[in-house]
Amino acid sequence: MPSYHDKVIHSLGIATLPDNFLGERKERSPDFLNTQQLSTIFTTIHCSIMSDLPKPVVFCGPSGVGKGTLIEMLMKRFPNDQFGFSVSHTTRKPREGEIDGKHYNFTTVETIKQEIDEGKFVEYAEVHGNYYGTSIAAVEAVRKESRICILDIDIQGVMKVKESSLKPIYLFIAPPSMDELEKRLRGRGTETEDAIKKRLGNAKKELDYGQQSGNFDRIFVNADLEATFEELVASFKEWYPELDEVAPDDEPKNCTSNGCWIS
Ligand SMILES: Nc1ncnc2c1ncn2[C@@H]1O[C@H](COP(=O)(O)OP(=O)(O)OP(=O)(O)O)[C@@H](O)[C@H]1O
Repeated sequence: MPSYHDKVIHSLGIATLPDNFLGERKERSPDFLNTQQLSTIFTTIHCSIMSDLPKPVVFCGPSGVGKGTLIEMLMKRFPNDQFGFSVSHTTRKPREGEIDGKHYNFTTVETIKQEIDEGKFVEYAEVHGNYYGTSIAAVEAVRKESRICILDIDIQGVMKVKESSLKPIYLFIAPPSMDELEKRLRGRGTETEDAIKKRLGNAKKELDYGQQSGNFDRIFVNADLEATFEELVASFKEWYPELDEVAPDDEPKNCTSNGCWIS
């Protein structure tokens, strides 16, 4: 799909015009569009293009429910960077090889605090004195590449997004039961006992919020992984008809006792 940049060029029809077109035009005709008129034209074009770009999609659900697994499968079914993740901001110093704007947007505590106060961040956290966060601009940058920006965020993040200018599709992934959620968290083997208890405690509040009507566009109960994934694929094809799909038979699969998924 054409990017924001391609669409601006196309809309203005300036791709084939000489660089000094506006300057020359103004010399010949002083009444030619003034700055304010040009600004109105640009704003109209910008708004129209932005509204055509793919909406971001929010994945929310308790830890261990399978969000990451489903997102990975989606990216395999719809390959070639049709989905993207925003570049996070951080106030920590860049490590060797890290590029500003690519691995992180490096910033200062003073700047990020001010931008958080101005409502420019969808979510943020302070970890060991450093801030990390996702800005609205970073999400819009992914949209401008005509990619579906995936936001895997918690309930607090969802509430912030709802106050922002982003108009995403909100998905909630629910477990079939609390016992099954606990089984998955333990089975993953990545958390300490304390962390598992904390996550299960949070899950109850998250499920209450997630299942309240109107908070999410669609709720998926991730019982059987393959079945949930196919439901998700059907929804994505409905929301984003332009998505290019790899035929399921062409996808290599991995199988374990948990079932099969696409590798
Ligand atoms: N439907 C399913 N049935 C059985 N196991 C599943 C299912 N979906 C995911 N899992 C397994 O559950 C575990 C947790 O999944 P995953 O890491 O994707 O969760 P998550 O929601 O992304 O968690 P977090 O928010 O903590 O990152 C993984 O081991 C995954 O393989």
